[in-house]
Amino acid sequence: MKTLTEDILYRVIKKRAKDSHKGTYGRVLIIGGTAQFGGAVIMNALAAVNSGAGLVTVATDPSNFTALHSHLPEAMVVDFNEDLTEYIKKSDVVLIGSGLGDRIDLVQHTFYAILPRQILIVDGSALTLVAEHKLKWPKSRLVLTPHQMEWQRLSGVTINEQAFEAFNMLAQQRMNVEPILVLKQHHTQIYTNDCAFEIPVGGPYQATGGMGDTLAGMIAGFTAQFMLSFSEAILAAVYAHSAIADELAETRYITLPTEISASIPEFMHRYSR
Ligand SMILES: NC(=O)C1=CN([C@@H]2O[C@H](COP(=O)(O)OP(=O)(O)OC[C@H]3O[C@@H](n4cnc5c(N)ncnc54)[C@H](OP(=O)(O)O)[C@@H]3O)[C@@H](O)[C@H]2O)[C@@H](O)CC1
Ligand SMILES: Nc1ncnc2c1ncn2[C@@H]1O[C@H](COP(=O)(O)OP(=O)(O)O)[C@@H](O)[C@H]1O
Ligand SMILES: [Mg+2]
Repeated sequence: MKTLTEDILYRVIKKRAKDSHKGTYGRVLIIGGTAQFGGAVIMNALAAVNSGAGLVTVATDPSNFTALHSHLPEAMVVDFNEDLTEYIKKSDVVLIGSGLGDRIDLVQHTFYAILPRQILIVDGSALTLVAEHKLKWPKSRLVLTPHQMEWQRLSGVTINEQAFEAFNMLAQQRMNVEPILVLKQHHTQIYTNDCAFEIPVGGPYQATGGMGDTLAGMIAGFTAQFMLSFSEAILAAVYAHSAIADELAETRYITLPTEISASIPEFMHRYSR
């Protein structure tokens, strides 16, 4: 297990080219947020937009539209009960699952419509639904962001066994496509195709609902714009998420997900060369 350092941020976060435009920084589609869990997609979207994604669209329950727009007029919306095929096709990155409830139909359709060149991030309820329904993974560039119980449901590796790197690696390799696995916990681990990393940053002030939704949105934003290295963009997003929390925790008892998102632009500015 390699310990990541802040060097990953200098490697990944680049100064923006003068002649670039919003299309340069990627199109992200977020699918999630039932009427009960609208906050989850709002937090996804806040993180993706603040990380610098060029264009962000949220496919969600219509009852969430007004709340989303009052937090984030930068995001576009679409009713997730419509046919999303065209929206999926137009995206560089699709993030599905945060607050998705029991909408297995949306997971199935997304897995069917996604193309191999596209990035698919699977989070939250979508991971639980895949485990329950034993769905096959699509052949896209796949990122899974489970917490430890979600990973136990998916892989059969119990939370106690997850302390052993080899068990997680074996389970990851047994999937028909080898996803990049972000195994969230205190000092989150990331399993790429050939290596395992651990972040040395982050703490219990992050133990608040929505913290993982924010991380998933940051991974979407980073992978949408820093296309040169897919796995390094993920490593940088995971590192930045907890490093920002550490900085905020110097003056706060807890670090709110929305405060982390608000701090992303200033944090990234410091590392852009
Ligand atoms: N504002 C919103 O809209 C919000 C919407 N949300 C959305 O809700 C959906 C459900 O997500 P979920 O994570 O809350 O529920 P679930 O998948 O049942 O897991 C919880 C079970 O696992 C156990 N557990 C063991 N280890 C664990 C660990 N390391 N980390 C976490 N849990 C651990 C845990 O044990 P316990 O806490 O009881 O000890 C419990 O038994 C999802 O789509 C998410 O995006 C949330 O983001 C909140 C804000
Ligand atoms: N004690 C802790 N130390 C460091 N990070 C933590 C701690 N507790 C939670 N986190 C982080 O908070 C996030 C929780 O994710 P998740 O459980 O999916 O939240 P949610 O679904 O409510 O958004 C993960 O990034 C995890 O690493
Ligand atoms: Mg979660």
